[in-house]
Amino acid sequence: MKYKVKRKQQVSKGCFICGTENHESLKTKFYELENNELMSISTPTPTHQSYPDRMHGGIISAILDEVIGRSIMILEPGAWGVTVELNIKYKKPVPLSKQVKATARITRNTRLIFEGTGEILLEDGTVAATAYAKYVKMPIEKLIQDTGGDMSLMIDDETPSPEEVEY
Ligand SMILES: CCCCCCCCCCCCCC(=O)SCCNC(=O)CCNC(=O)[C@H](O)C(C)(C)COP(=O)(O)OP(=O)(O)OC[C@H]1O[C@@H](n2cnc3c(N)ncnc32)[C@H](O)[C@@H]1OP(=O)(O)O
Repeated sequence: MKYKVKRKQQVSKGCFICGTENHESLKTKFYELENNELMSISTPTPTHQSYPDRMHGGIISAILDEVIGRSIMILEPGAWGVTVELNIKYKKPVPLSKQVKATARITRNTRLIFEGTGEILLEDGTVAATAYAKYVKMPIEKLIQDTGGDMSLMIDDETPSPEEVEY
């Protein structure tokens, strides 16, 4: 089905997944969709390899961790969390030569924790990996206190976004 993109999420400068100034980053972009799911689009490089032309399983899990963890912002803008559980099932190899899409949504949200599920999708829509994750909510002020509370670490994503996505 096709879904309209409602909002582009901010990205960070240093993060391994979304960091614009981290040379090893996947430069992942995050799009909030009309069905209240989050889609990420990542651009892998040979740095992210395990076997030849196969994305490393740890990188796949990092994408799923971040796309599920960011989904909370659709339901509760300004909410942040740290991962306390992450379970991944790897079903198909993920090639390195193409953009990688992932989708996620929140399945449980309480005052203290949230949980969600996500998938890595291949170009033809095949599900290459699935994930379940649990997070403990934490105020952003606490998460960035080691940086002196510098919120300029989060920046607007200035790249063009699709108007709609299909999966
Ligand atoms: C500007 C920044 C840019 C960033 C870029 C965007 C990135 C966005 C990315 C997002 C995605 C990427 C994200 C990442 O990669 S986050 C990085 C990976 N994860 C971590 O670093 C987390 C490490 N763990 C901890 O820090 C502690 O264990 C925490 C803080 C979680 C708990 O601390 P502590 O151990 O001292 O515990 P407490 O006694 O104070 O308990 C506190 C409360 O928490 C509840 N609890 C604890 N564990 C669990 C559990 N397993 N299931 C259910 N609940 C649990 C507990 O019941 C209690 O509630 P209550 O009993 O009081 O009611």
